[in-house]
Amino acid sequence: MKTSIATVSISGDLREKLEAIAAAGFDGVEIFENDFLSFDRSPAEVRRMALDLGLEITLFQPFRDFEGLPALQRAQSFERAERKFDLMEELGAPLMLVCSNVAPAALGGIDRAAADFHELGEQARKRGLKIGYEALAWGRHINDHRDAWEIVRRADHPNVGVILDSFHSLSRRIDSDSIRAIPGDKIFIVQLADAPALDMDLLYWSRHFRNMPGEGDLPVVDFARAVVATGYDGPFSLEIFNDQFRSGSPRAIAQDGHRSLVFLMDEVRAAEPELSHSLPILPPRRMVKGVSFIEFTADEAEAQSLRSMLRQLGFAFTGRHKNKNVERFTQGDINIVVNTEREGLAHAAYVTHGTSAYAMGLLVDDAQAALDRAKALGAQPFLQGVAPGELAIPAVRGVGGGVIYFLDDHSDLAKVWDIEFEPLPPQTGGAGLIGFDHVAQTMNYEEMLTWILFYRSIFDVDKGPMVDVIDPSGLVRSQVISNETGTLRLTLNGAESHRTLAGRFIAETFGSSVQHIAFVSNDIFATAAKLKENGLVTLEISPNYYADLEARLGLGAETIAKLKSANLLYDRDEKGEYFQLYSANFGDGFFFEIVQRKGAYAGFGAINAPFRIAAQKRASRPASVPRR
Ligand SMILES: O=C(O)c1ccc(O)c(O)c1
Ligand SMILES: [Mg+2]
Repeated sequence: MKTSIATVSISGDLREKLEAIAAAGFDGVEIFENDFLSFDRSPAEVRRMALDLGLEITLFQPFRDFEGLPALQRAQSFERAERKFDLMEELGAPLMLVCSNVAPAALGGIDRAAADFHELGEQARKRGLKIGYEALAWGRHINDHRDAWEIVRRADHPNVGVILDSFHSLSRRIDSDSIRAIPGDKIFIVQLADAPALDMDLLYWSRHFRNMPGEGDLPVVDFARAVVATGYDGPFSLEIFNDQFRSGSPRAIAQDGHRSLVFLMDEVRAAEPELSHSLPILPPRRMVKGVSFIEFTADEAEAQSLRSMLRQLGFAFTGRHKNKNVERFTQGDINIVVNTEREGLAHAAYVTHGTSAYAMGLLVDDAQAALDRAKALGAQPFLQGVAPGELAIPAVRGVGGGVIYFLDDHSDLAKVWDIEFEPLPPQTGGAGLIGFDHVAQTMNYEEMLTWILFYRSIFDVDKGPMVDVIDPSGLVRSQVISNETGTLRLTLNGAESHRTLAGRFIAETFGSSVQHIAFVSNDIFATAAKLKENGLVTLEISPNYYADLEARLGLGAETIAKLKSANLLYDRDEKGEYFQLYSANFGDGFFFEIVQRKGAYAGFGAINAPFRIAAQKRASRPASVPRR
């Protein structure tokens, strides 16, 4: 499989774009005309640049409003094509994309368009060039790939083929199986893009909201399967018009793009093994059973307050690392690791981000295979020195620079705590916390799609719908990554404004990181009582919240009083109930949450978030500011 991407998909000038595209591992590039026009180097120099970077120019585009015109304009559009053929020859671009006519002057008529393409094909043949016809979803007469193919079929010229673009077809809900009727050698290139499900004008949706396959909601896998079934063996080329990508880092966006194509082709191969001989074979998406541990990096002073907070939360100090300044705290199935090493990545993370939860251990079905798959998808493996008696735990760097370790239960990794840690005498107590409910990562909104693609491509997980969380100072968008059984739940929170609590957290810790960890209790009232006894300071919720809860949900006065005295938040839906309790902040905006789910409640209490956030903001006000 050859990979390609249109220059329009990423930011920068043409040189920066080409460099980022090459660095991400693409085989080819589509030159978008405006990216060339706004660049100050000659076509020959651009050709040279691409060649030197090892990039094949797959396409030159777009050529607009060509077919079906009345006589005078028709003659002019053929003239115009000749000029662009000159440019393509100099650039070394073999194929021109002609998108369907949107001009009011276009006359329509399949045979008229076919005749135009036959003639243009003949002109192109003389130059050794090819023409591909793409139906824009908003084309005046042609807006469906089935009609574009019919025109190409009737044009009946070896230099004229059809160009398929998943956005145009899928946004109009055209059945992808219709592609299977097109001969593979008449498909001259295939463009791919996904998009979030949004109900809006097609042109606006296409020009601003496309994203990488796997990042959106369109059935791009079905589309690509149909293409592969035709025998098409040309490039799969990303063409992503996205405002965010235009302002993002060219390298990061190009890397996401390459990852999305590798992931997509892997899904195609899994769905149609008999058709996909030429596609690379990756270890399958790994099953994640859950979070095994969260590791904090801290200096000695802050580690001291973290330890005491963990004790108040009912954790026991159960192990000391044999060689490092690393401690293990446990409760139920929860492991919290506190790392105060003065060297290595933990320390580097401390120096850049301060005390933070910089690493996460995931329990997967096969740790080595998870690492292999992650590497095949371009993740950066994390290697650090392994002392005698220690395990080489497979690990990769996450998107924010933190670490994700992979553990499994059928290798020595299952015994990591026994192998690497000196056990301490067992302790009784605890506060009834039995496991991780979810881990919440905070990031800049622009980074969110990168994380989603990272998790979805490596692991067998799904993404939930985007939820708006209202912070009194702005919007935070939240999306959940979870496995089928709900034993893994990661909430990703994307901050757009630095004034929100999430935005301030990013600013103060200098980057994306775990902002809170939610533990499960099976009896949250008993847990709350125990935490109080242990002296844990919890987040104080406004009394106004409870008055509304009573009115809105008709909970009895007694229940309301119980919730209120324990500072619990409450939500209910048709599936069940949800109780939440928050700790006071630790350091720069990190906190713990304790939740109890009853029935099959699967949400995260989004309705309560504004009240929780407001309470956190009140609590973090300096004491000298008088409360009104
Ligand atoms: O938005 C457009 O005009 C446009 C142009 C060229 C394409 O290949 C495309 O998919 C869309
Ligand atoms: Mg296109």
